[in-house]
Amino acid sequence: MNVHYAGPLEIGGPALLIGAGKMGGALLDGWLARGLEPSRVFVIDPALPEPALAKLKERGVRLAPQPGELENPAAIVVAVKPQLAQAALPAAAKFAGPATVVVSIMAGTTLSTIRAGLSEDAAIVRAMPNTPAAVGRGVTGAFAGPGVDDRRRACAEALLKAVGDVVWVAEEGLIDAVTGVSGSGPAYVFLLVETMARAGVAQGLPPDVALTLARKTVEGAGELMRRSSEPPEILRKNVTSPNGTTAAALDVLMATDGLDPLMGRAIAAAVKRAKELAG
Ligand SMILES: NC(=O)C1=CN([C@@H]2O[C@H](COP(=O)(O)OP(=O)(O)OC[C@H]3O[C@@H](n4cnc5c(N)ncnc54)[C@H](O)[C@@H]3O)[C@@H](O)[C@H]2O)C=CC1
Ligand SMILES: O=C(O)[C@@H]1CCC=N1
Repeated sequence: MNVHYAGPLEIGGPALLIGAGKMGGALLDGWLARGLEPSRVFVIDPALPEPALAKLKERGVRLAPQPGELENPAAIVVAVKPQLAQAALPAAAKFAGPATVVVSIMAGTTLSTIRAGLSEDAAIVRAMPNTPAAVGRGVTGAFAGPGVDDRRRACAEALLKAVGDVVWVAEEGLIDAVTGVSGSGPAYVFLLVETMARAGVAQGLPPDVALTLARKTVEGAGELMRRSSEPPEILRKNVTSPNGTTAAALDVLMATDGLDPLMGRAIAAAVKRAKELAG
């Protein structure tokens, strides 16, 4: 983990995670790595394979809490597939208390859907993390619904910051745009590596060499961008000699039918799908 913290993560009460798959699991790993006390972390995930359950038990996390065992958690994080929201929300409703903030990372699933499965006055944060959370380098866009006071917002932010940066947006609808840009975004970058490697093979490179070159280029460019204070536009210009090879490639990528409209269409499709998932 490359994230630096002032001290152990403390949210003022227990946390309940509903759904410990790829994203929920990455969040949980981040919380434990940040020092959240495992015995104060509860997980509900009836479909988690036995080895994963055993690993959670080993780490001291508490599974499938019974009423009485978990009361008024500081946070309930719902991390199941949007299509399973209706199956998962009753557990959130059962355990939510007067101090709880419910954090939903379900793509598309609206506050009104979540509220209908919980209660009309539930304090809900909609959040959209991304998979670099698994290495503490995620970025999450978040929206605080009605009833999320400063304490609840700070609690949600602390949990989300355990795996990277957090950016708050002012309107619920913008979470779908966040989903299109950064929630799904890592997949676009991995696809970029795949397509660069394929293009390298087409130019005669052995596949393993092409993949190494493409992968290391994206890793290195990402790290350069992270460490530099320059905007990406300047970093791009730094590569581009007048009338050189990069300029020749960028003439294609920056043409009117190049990457801009393509990425625009791709992200619009993701946003449209997020809205469809809202039902
Ligand atoms: N994978 C990604 O890149 C991102 C995913 N998300 C959102 O996170 C959510 C989870 O996605 P993934 O982690 O990728 O899926 P996943 O399939 O890896 O994890 C979902 C987990 O929910 C569990 N589950 C199913 N029904 C349940 C129930 N009734 N109660 C409790 N747990 C239940 C499953 O056993 C599984 O472990 C989705 O809503 C997705 O939109 C958000 C940001 C990024
Ligand atoms: O593909 C999806 O629906 C989820 C949401 C963002 C990333 N994965």
